[in-house]
Amino acid sequence: MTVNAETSSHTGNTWRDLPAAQQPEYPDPEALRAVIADLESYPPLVFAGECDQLRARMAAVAKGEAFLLQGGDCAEAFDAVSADQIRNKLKTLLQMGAVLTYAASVPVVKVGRIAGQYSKPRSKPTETRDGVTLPVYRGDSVNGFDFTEASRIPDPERLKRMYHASASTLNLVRAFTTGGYADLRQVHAWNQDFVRSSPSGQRYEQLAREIDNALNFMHACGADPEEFKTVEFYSSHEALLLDYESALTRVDSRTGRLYDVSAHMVWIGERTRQMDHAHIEFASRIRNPIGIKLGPTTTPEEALQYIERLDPEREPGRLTFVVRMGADKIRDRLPDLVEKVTASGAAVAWVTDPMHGNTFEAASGHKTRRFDDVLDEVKGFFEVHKALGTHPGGIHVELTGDDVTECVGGGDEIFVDDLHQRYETACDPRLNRSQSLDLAFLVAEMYRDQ
Ligand SMILES: O=C[C@H](O)[C@H](O)COP(=O)(O)O
Ligand SMILES: C=C(OP(=O)(O)O)C(=O)O
Repeated sequence: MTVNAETSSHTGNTWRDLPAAQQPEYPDPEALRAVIADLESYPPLVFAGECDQLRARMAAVAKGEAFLLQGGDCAEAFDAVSADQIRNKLKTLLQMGAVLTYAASVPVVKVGRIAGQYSKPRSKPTETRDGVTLPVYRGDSVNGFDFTEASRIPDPERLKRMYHASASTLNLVRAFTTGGYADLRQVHAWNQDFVRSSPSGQRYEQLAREIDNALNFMHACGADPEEFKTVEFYSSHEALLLDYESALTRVDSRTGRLYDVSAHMVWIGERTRQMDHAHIEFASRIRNPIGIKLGPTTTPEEALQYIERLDPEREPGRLTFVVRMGADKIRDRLPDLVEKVTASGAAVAWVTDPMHGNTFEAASGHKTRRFDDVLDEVKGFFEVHKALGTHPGGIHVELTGDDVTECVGGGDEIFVDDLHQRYETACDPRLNRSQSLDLAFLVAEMYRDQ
């Protein structure tokens, strides 16, 4: 569909002349225009300088000097903006970060799929249950999850709720990460609930003791670095709803350049990465670090075109390729992409998303993923990079801090028959906390072996 609104003339709006996939069809364009005008007047959620700092961190990833840990919900929900849920997610990422930093001895750049991940691209526009067909749920920023006609109508007021939910989440994340909770002396405190008794929780406890010893040793030597007391943490989400993203795109007073101040990093998804369409045009205008999801049909020529469009200055840290091929395809499809991109001289960061190519429907009707497939795709990703002498730059995963039963397998094994017990995702299945920790330990081993 071509979006055609005359709401604003700033140059972040050049996408409006192009076809944009996966945009909601709002019944009342006037209401949308009013919402966009309000959003344009709201304060930024992040600062341009912070986006630049993340770009510098991602440059280290692209150069093989750091590892990206990007994770969080498939779809955040407005009613999940609670201190407990946000803390649990953050705790999971902090624990994974500690495992990767300590066990793989690599600086870890931590980026949440958080504080803005409210919109979902979908495979089909409608959903049918018991003979009733309604528009599909597209995330809380668009319509309601309830299966009723009224709830599924796209409502632009939800864009404002998305902004406020993102602001509250980010506020708490900033408090947690800088206000003492993320202090490395808290490594044990992050492990103090249901996860502690799981195999990965116990393994983590041992690692936390080693970190403690190292900290005590440093303290005894007189070193107490400030870096250990806070954590640098960044926000990210899929830049799907262009009305929202461009309403939050602002000119940076320092440089005159455009930044999407809805998050530090945004990515373009597999379903909206058409080269001449609106999403790529939008991404080409902003200065944030950008991710592009690359599915199994991506050709090396396309990858090179993305570089040309989005990173013409070949700036390390600007562009991240998030590959999501599926465990059965990664070893076959990725080498050609990495080889040709490397040969072009571009310094992109390569990251694996081992979730989106490995989804299947269980007999019970639950969408799920096997932990072993997730792990196998990560292994394939590492194997390809090892063979080519390139850097496996990071992982991008859908996870939650809660004890859900959405993906099967893992050390504290979840079986297909368990899926119904705590299946809480609004869209795709997420790793629970102990599966996430399992993955972090296994990735740290792969990284060390590299
Ligand atoms: O998270 C990714 C996509 O939004 C999701 O996989 C699409 O799911 P669907 O195939 O059920 O629409
Ligand atoms: C939709 C997503 O992934 P992809 O675009 O890779 O399917 C996602 O990460 O939420």
